[in-house]
Amino acid sequence: MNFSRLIKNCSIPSRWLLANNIRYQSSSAAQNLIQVDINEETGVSVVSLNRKPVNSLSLELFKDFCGVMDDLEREKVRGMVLKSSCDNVFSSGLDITELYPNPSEERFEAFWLWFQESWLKLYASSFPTVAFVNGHAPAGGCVFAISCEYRLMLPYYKIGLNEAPVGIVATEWVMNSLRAVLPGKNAERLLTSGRLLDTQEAFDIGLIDQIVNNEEEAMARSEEFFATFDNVPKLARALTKQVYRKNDLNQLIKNRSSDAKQFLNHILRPETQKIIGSYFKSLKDRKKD
Ligand SMILES: CC/C=C\C/C=C\C/C=C\C/C=C/C(=O)SCCNC(=O)CCNC(=O)[C@H](O)C(C)(C)COP(=O)(O)OP(=O)(O)OC[C@H]1O[C@@H](n2cnc3c(N)ncnc32)[C@H](O)[C@@H]1OP(=O)(O)O
Repeated sequence: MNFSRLIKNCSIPSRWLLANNIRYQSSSAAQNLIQVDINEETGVSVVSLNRKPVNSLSLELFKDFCGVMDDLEREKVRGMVLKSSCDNVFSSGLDITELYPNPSEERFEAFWLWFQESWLKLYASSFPTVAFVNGHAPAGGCVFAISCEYRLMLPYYKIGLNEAPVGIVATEWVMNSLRAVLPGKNAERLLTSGRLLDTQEAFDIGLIDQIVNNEEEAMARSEEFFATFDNVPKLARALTKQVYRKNDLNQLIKNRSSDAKQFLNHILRPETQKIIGSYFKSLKDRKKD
């Protein structure tokens, strides 16, 4: 195997960004949408999604996430723990206001490309990744979690890919990330029913790896996970992961612009807009009851 070609092919940021003529520029330093805390002693970085109230995923959040991932690659961190700093919610998924009502083509295209970019950087990161699911993780929240290598979750929350009931078809690379975590039949059922699982159910079918009771326990379990790689040369570990995930990554890399177009066409269909609109209204109305 030609390792130098492989490394070049895995040079995540520049090759993929330049292909789409987009470059990272921190969009929201003042908003502090992502908090990063690197422990100098252990080399572990804790990355907290911080878009109040429910970490809905906006264009600005995706841009900042990509910037953070680039920084962590440069810093050569030993591992990353991804969590939320919002109460009770890991992430509520894509920001519905990016999808409804009828987004402009320009904004949507940028939104989708940065969302793809976030997934590519997370899914192919050279360092080990743990999702500490410290709140509900529907849809895009679940995608963040399944793109990490290991999942810890607090009890009594919900996780799953509820795109279908919201009128959205999860894209193929999202389905591939789920298939990488769950055996085929459970993955398909989860996607087609759009059912959200509670923590215990998610553990029982293998969607998450461990249930933890608090943050301290989560950090201790994460440390144990990172320690399993301490005697493995970093480059060999990273390349093994990237080669193992290569088919999933290539599926998106080869189809970035058609993926964005297809999703936009789907979102702009009047029936889809109607379903998302009534779903969004029901979210708002829930509060009034
Ligand atoms: C690395 C790659 C990462 C990500 C990949 C992403 C996507 C993957 C690909 C495919 C398509 C994905 C599609 C989606 O993600 S569509 C979004 C689907 N999300 C949901 O269905 C969740 C909806 N929200 C909830 O169920 C609840 O809000 C939640 C359980 C999360 C929290 O409940 P809580 O009672 O604590 O808060 P609320 O009062 O409900 O919400 C507060 C406030 O926020 C608004 N809200 C909630 N979710 C969203 C959202 N996703 N987008 C925009 N706004 C949202 C909610 O309406 C409230 O507003 P207000 O009434 O004005 O205070």
